[in-house]
Amino acid sequence: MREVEVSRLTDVIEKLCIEANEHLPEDVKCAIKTCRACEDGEIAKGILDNIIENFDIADNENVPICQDTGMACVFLEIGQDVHFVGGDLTDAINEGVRRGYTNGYLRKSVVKDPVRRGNTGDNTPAMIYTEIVPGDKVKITVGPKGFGSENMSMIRMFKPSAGLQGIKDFILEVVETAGPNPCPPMVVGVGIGGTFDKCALLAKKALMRPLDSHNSDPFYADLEDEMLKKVNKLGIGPQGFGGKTTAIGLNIETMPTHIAGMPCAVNINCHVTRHKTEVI
Ligand SMILES: O=C(O)C[C@H](O)C(=O)O
Repeated sequence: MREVEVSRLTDVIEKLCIEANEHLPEDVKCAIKTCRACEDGEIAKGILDNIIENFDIADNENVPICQDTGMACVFLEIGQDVHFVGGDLTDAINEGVRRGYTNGYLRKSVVKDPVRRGNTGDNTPAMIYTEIVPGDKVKITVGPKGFGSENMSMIRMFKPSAGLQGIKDFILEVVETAGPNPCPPMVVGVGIGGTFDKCALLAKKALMRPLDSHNSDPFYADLEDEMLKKVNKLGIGPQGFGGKTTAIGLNIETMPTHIAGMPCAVNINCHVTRHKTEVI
């Protein structure tokens, strides 16, 4: 059994909140630049140039890439041989978020109550997702999630008879309905299978996967390519002004499901698809 002080998580999460908000992952920057090279419309090219200039400024001046610094989604892969000591794990995670958003001068975007509102003032509570894995390490990923794009996400509980075509039509329906609202070019995270709740989590995890990777199952890898091409044929384009770049990536994650169902969730992210990971 390896003892891990929860204060170590606080320190790492503080740092990851700031870094994730200021520095876009290389695969995302690369995907945006590749799309810029393929655009021929003046407006689309101009917007992608502005987006590239914006993330370069954020990198060089250590300022947030976007005004929406997101709700802090914290994913922990916890080795089963880890024993957390020195305090409450949830409190330690929230303290990391509190310090990150305060010391990093990041906008506080969380309300106390979904209906009656009221800002919590420190961007807590974090959305915490834990998974127990073999080993004695803790893998921490912070993915600040903006809500302009979160609001355009959807889930549908398909009957199996809807088939693959039902899934394909749904992905296009979600992106088309989103239109300019999630600040395209977007990243599309698709979850298929599991239960109602697990399916939504798969879609969120799909957003964390590098854009230059593919699903390990060739069937779903081909579906990722096919659906990305189809999404980009919709013509919504950068910021909704038209063009070839509606999405810079589309990742699909799946898991087994019940014989009577075929849940599908589509989680939309803007081009600021941020996440940062550290293993302790
Ligand atoms: O800034 C916000 O909270 C809104 C948002 O993410 C947006 O899409 O503009």
